[in-house]
Amino acid sequence: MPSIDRFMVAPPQQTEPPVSSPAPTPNGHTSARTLGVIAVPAQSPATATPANLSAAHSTANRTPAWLLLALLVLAGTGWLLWRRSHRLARETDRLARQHRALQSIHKRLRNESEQLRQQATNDPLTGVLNRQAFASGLREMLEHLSHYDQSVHLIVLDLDHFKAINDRMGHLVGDQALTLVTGVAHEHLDSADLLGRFGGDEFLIACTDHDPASAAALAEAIRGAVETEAARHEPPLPELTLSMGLAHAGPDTGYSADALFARADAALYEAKRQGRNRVVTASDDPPATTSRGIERHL
Ligand SMILES: Nc1nc2c(ncn2[C@@H]2O[C@H](COP(=O)(O)OP(=O)(O)OP(=O)(O)O)[C@@H](O)[C@H]2O)c(=O)[nH]1
Repeated sequence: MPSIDRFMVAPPQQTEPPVSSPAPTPNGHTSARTLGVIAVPAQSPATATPANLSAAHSTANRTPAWLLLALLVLAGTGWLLWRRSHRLARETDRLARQHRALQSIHKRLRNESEQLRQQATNDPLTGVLNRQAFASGLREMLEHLSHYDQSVHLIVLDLDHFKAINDRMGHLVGDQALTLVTGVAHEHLDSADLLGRFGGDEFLIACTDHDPASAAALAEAIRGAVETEAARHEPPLPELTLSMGLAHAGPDTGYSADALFARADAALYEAKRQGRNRVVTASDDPPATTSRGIERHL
């Protein structure tokens, strides 16, 4: 009697699931399959020994995906930083160019403003202060020194027979005579002193730090030096001489600019009357009338 075991169905063999088995290659191994991005030979059941599996595993571990990703991020960040620094360098260049351009505009404007200031305050021929600038400087000087009871001396000087020089030698030489006078006067003055042109052939000097004697000596020194320089001038200007009126302002006379000018102008008139080419010092009394019959103001 056959035993009942003969009729029992044998249990199926345990095999690899067909879907997960890769197709074998001609050499009997399975084809390479990828793990991440690294190709790892797939192990046939016959060759998938623990040693082979560990080798494949270590090959995959050599360059893991996260490292590649990190490298990619680093490279991208580096490129972005490079692009940004390149842009910054270009922007810095542009700003530097703009800065240089602004500096040169600033310099030009400063020069132009200095030129305008010069034109507004200085006589174009001789470069000394014009009448308005001189008057304002003199008023400031008087106001300042009045606080210390100090003296201010004013010299009004006029070229003698200047019309004759112009007529005989021409206006160009006449101009040279005017600049010769201001050049000589300038050499005798301190930086705090004022030199201005009243108009035509008349000039003004205001100086501090003088007593009446030293102020008169200063005026005399300028008069004598003009004579000397006029003789040396080419062409020589033997007729070029100066008449000068000198007056002072102090605590005893008061510090009025107009009163000071009136006294110095009266003294100049007296110098002309006495024969020219001389210095006359004014008395501290106000002149009785305007010396030349017309009102003259600073
Ligand atoms: N070359 C030149 N001449 C000028 C200038 N300004 C004024 N003058 C001349 O200066 C002369 C002044 O002459 P006047 O005021 O008559 O006096 P003066 O001939 O000097 O005679 P006194 O003052 O009496 O000694 C005039 O002939 C003006 O034409 C100038 O800038 N250049």
